[in-house]
Amino acid sequence: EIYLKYGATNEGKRQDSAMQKFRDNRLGVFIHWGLYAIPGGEWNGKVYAGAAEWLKSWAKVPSNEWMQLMSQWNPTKFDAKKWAVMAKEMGAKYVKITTKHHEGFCLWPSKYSKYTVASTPYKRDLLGEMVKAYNEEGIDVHFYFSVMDWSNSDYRYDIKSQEDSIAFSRFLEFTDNQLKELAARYPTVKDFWFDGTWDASIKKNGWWTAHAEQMLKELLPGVTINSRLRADDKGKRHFDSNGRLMGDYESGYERRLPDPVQDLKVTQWDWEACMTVPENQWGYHKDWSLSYIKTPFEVIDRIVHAVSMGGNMVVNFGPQADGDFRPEEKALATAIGKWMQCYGKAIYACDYAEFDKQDWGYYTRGKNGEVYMIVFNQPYSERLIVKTPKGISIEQASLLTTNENIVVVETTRNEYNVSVPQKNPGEPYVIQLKIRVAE
Ligand SMILES: C#C[C@@H]1N[C@@H](C)[C@@H](O)[C@H]1O
Repeated sequence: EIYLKYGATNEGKRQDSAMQKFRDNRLGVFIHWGLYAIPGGEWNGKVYAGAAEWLKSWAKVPSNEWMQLMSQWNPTKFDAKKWAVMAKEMGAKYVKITTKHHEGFCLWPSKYSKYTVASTPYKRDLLGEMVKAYNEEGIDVHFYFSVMDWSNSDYRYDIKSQEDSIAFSRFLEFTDNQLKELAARYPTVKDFWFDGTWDASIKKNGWWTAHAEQMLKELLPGVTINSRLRADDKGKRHFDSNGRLMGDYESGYERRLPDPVQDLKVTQWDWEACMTVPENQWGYHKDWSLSYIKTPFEVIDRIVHAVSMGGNMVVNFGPQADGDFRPEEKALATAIGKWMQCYGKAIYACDYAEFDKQDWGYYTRGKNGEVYMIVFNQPYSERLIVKTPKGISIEQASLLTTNENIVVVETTRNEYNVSVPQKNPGEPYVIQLKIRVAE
């Protein structure tokens, strides 16, 4: 064991009600919205295929020039209630909102920065309106917050001089002030998801990451904090130098997922993945033809994959500059919502089932010990192979949506053929298993 002053603080998964709610929510919506939505990936007539929220970087735009976009920020179609209803109808139980992305533009009227909604033609506190509207729909609000801030001249990528150190200390104080401001203005916030914490400057200030976590937990009892904020005494991120998870849940699965056979270690801790619908666009990009766009079933596969391994999934939406969503995103939210309406019982408040992964799809386990089979790939054999853990047998199986009895034949010890439904549901479907645990 290495002695650490700023290592992991939790021993194992948090079991308090706030963390249980985080876990039970399972499906979230990411909202990436900022000045980058105005150019939508294009600068001076050139379209950049990279992530649209990084356009300032791709096009090498100086900050003072980039911030002139504030004069065009006027999302006249923005309607927080419409946004909240869209998330509700999708079946999302929480939303993660970019309070401030790397560009440094704040969706709330921060008194610590001149780059906020208050200094735009629109003026209104967009973050406040969103928090209120989502909460009124029963949706928990999480805050995305980028520590790296391209608009702040005190930010440093590394600390190489006394001047760097003095400037970065000012920057960390500025960041503390903004975090305290967010906690005070929006006390119903349930989580902080930190990003922009990969630079050497942060890794050399692991103490601050531990301080920021502790400060927010004192201001907002029960709040959850992601592992991506954290660096320990030696600059180790996410997991400390003793291999322990820092923060309350692991947040490294960005646009990727753990392997259901090789990476079962993730079931030991809480974790949350986030994903984009195009290959890599978080902010609004005007041209979605530049990369593959995932279909609703491909998004649903990733949602189920995460839950089957004890994780959450956050699906990203990049609203337009005018405050409306592109048609493809509205259609996606509707399609996911339709599926979650029928099969959400196998997702919400469900967890890793401890059954060996099979080719036909994924397992989840409900709170009352019921096991769900979420079938994405129906085999020509019309038999779904199930291998049960030692001491567990299948008593009965039924189609979740209709309660149709599903024939189960034991083929050998702890191995069964579960029949497919009489009529192919024509979409990923769920079979509920009633299992018996040997005394
Ligand atoms: C890199 C990077 C950032 N992390 C994702 C969650 C997006 O915010 C992207 O810009």
